[in-house]
Amino acid sequence: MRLEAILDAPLARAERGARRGVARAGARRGVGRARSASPVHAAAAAPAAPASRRGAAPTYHPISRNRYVSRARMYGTTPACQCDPATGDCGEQCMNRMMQIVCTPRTCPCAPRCTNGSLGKRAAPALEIVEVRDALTQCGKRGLGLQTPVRVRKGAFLGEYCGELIDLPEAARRVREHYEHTHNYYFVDYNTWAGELLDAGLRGNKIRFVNHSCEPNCKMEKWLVSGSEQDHTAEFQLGLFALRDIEAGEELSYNYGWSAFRPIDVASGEEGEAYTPMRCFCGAPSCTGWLGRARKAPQSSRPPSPVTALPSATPVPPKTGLRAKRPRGRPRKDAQLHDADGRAAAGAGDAQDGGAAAGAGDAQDSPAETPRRKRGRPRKHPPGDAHAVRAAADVGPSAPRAAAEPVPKRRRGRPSRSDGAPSTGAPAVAEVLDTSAPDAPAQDAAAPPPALPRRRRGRRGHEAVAGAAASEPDGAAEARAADVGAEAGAEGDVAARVPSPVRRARGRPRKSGPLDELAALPARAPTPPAPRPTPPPAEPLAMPVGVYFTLTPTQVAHISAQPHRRRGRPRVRPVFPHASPPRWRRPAPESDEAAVRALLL
Ligand SMILES: C[S@@+](CC[C@H](N)C(=O)[O-])C[C@H]1O[C@@H](n2cnc3c(N)ncnc32)[C@H](O)[C@@H]1O
Repeated sequence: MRLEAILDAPLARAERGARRGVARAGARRGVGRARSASPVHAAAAAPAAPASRRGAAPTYHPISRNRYVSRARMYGTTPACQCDPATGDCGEQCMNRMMQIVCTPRTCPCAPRCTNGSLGKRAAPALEIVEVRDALTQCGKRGLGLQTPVRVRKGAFLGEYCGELIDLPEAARRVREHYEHTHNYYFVDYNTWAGELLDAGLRGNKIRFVNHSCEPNCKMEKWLVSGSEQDHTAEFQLGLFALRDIEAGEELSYNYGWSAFRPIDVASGEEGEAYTPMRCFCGAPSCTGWLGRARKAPQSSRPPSPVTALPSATPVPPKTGLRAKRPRGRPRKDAQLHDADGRAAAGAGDAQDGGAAAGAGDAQDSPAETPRRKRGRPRKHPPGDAHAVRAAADVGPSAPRAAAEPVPKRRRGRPSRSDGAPSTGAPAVAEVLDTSAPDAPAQDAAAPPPALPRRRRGRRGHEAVAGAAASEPDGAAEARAADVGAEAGAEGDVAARVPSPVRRARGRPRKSGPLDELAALPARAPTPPAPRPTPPPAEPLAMPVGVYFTLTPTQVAHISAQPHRRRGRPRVRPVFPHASPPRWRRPAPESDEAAVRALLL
C-alpha cells in the first residue's frame, strides 16, 4: 500500500497539477470545473515527462504563449497600419492584417479598438478555442485530435499554436529523447533560415492536437508580431484559421505540408524527397496516402530515419505563386538541381525567412542565365557589395509596401560567377550537388581542369556545409551534410562532392600547372573510373517539419528584396526604439582638431 502510494505519487501530483492548470485555464475562459476532470485532459495537460517512464504518450505543460528556449526573444517594431481610427478597427481592410502582420498597440492608430492584435490575445476566437479544447477525442490511428463543439465561420481564428522556440540541435535531441518512439511530432517551422522550430511537444496548447488532413478545414498562418526580417529581429506567431465554415462536432485539421527539415534544402529545391514516409489516415476522398507528397514518398530509397517526420504548418500553395520570380531566359540545363517547381516551392516556403531571396539568387547561378546578367544598366555598386544590395532593398518595417520595388535591382546586382566577387548569397546545397556530379570526371588525369565557375560554386557550397558544422557543436551539421549527400543522388558521398583543395583555389586560373601538363599528353584510351568506396551510412538528421507558404505576394516581395542572411542563428541586434543612442557612438568631430583628438583617444 505504501509502495503503491510512492509509485503513484508523481502521477497523482501530475494529474493534480494538470487539473489545476486546466481549471485555471477554464476559469479564465469561463469553463466549468467538471470538464477538467476528464482523463483525456489530465493526461494531455499533465507536466511533461519522457514517455518511456510511464509507457504512455508524452504529456505536456500547457502554455499560453511561446517560450524561447534556444535564444532570447527579440524585440522590434512593426509597421503602423493606415486604418482610419474614426471608423476602423483594423478589420478586413487593415493593411497589416492583409500582410499577416500583427498591429502593435503602441503604434496602431485604431488602438485600443484594434482587432488585429497579438494572436494570443484575440478575444472573440478565444471562446471558440475553449470549446474546442473540450472536444479532444480519440481518432483511431491518428491519436488525439481536436474538434469544435460550436459552428465556426470561414476565416475565423481558432487559436495560436504555442510552443517552445528551439534550434535544430535541440530539436534533434528532443526527437531522440521524447518523440521518436511515439511517432507523434509537434514541430512546426518557425524560421527556416535561422534553423528554428516551434515545438509543442513538451510545452504547448491544445492546437498541438490538430491532425493533418489532405482535405483540411483549417489552415495555419504565420504572422509577424515584432521586428523585421531585415534586421533579423522578426518574431512570429502561428495561428489556426478556418478555411471554410465548420460545423459543430467536426474535427479540425490542416495540411501539414510534411517534409524533411533541412535548412539547406531550402536552396536545393529538393524539398520533400528525403523525409521518411508516413501513412496518412485522414480518410479524405482525395487522400494521397502519405503525409507529404505521395508522388515522392514511395521513391525514397533511404532507410527510415530515426529522426523522422513531424508536421508542418500550412498547405503548400500552388507553386505557380512564385514562378513570376524565376529569372527569365532559356530553360535551365540541370532540371534536377534547378527544378523551377522545387525552387518556387522552397522559395515560397521560406519566403518569410528570406528563402525566396536565396532561391532567386541561386537560380541565377544557372549557366544559362549568366550572359543575361551582364546586359542592362551598369551596376551602381560593385558586385557583391552588400551595402548596395541593402540600399536597393532598404525597406524598414515602417515601409512594407515599398519593399516590392527594389526586387529587380537586387537581382540584377547579384555578382555573376565570372566577376570573382565573393557571393553575398546564401550558398545552397544545390551548389554542392551541382559541383559534384559534373566535376567527378576531373579526377581523371586526362580530363582538362574543370571550369572556374564550377569550382567557385562548389567551394561556396562546401563553405555552407562547413559553416553549418561550425555553428553546431555536436557535429549535427556534419551528419546533416552526409545526410544531404546521401540523399542528393545515387553516389551519396558528400565527401566526394566537396571540391578538392586544387579546385577550391581562389583567384585567376593558373596559366600552367600539373593538370595542364597532363592534359597536353597524347590522348589515350579512357580508363574506367575506379569504383568509389561505399561510405558508411551516415546518421540521418532529417527532421521533418513543414514549411509555411502563407505569405502574401507583398510579403514575398518584401523578403525577396532583402539581402541574404547568414546561415545559422541570426545575429541579434539591439533595438533602441526610444532610448538615446548607444554610448559607444561618439559624436562626430566638429573640427580637424577634434578629429585628431578623437583619433588619439
Ligand atoms: C501534431 S500531432 C497531432 C496530435 C496527435 N494526433 C496526438 O495524439 O497528439 C502530429 C502527429 O499526429 C499523427 N497524425 C496527425 N495527422 C495524421 C494523419 N492524417 N495520419 C496519420 N497520422 C497523423 C502523426 O503521428 C503526427 O506525428
